[in-house]
Amino acid sequence: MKTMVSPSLLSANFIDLKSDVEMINKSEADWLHMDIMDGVFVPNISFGFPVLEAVAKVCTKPLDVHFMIVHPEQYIEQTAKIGAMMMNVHYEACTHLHRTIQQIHAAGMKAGVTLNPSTPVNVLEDIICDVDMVLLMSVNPGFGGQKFIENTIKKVHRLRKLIKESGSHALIEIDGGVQGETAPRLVQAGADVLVSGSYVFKSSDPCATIHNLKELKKKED
Ligand SMILES: O=C(CO)[C@@H](O)[C@H](O)COP(=O)(O)O
Ligand SMILES: [Fe+2]
Repeated sequence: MKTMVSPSLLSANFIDLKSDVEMINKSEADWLHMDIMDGVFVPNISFGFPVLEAVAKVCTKPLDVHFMIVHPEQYIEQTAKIGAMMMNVHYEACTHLHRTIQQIHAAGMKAGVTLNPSTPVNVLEDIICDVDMVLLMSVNPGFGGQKFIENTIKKVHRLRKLIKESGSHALIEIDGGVQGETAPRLVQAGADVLVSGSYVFKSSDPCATIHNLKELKKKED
């Protein structure tokens, strides 16, 4: 099966966002990844609902929204309203994760749970069958263009094992420092979806870069 690719809009050209969204529409990208930051959960602020709404109007790809904010449960209805396909919330930001996942589903979206690099995958043992995706951060969240944290490869193996043993159908998505050298190793380890920001948007031919990521073959388990 081909690898799925979700380019991260954080590295797009914000002066000419429309051209970059149109490039994504034309490309083989599966989804468009959008990072929402609040300056509290992470030490940076990105963009919010006005941008999300504007992009949703021109983007033909399903929106994979990554909330790096405290109290993401307050924004479930608003996210569903703009037509997002996937709402990813951080494990570390949700006191009542199970309820939040239920509310995301009730709003008609797929639910993803995100783990910071220092959060072990075994905390997901009792929620893994309720989520559609686990998003493993392979950098500390908040910024694009950071160096890949090598321990992520081991986490992908551990998460793949947990998913298999629990009978869960959750996808594994990786976010941060995904580029030509790290992507094949992540796919080999069991990643299903690759988020890639700077590697895609700063490349001379973003569509070709997306194509090459998609060609990475997953190991069948
Ligand atoms: O969530 C985040 C950062 O917190 C990401 O989605 C970044 O946008 C990935 O950027 P690259 O590491 O691929 O440049
Ligand atoms: Fe992200």
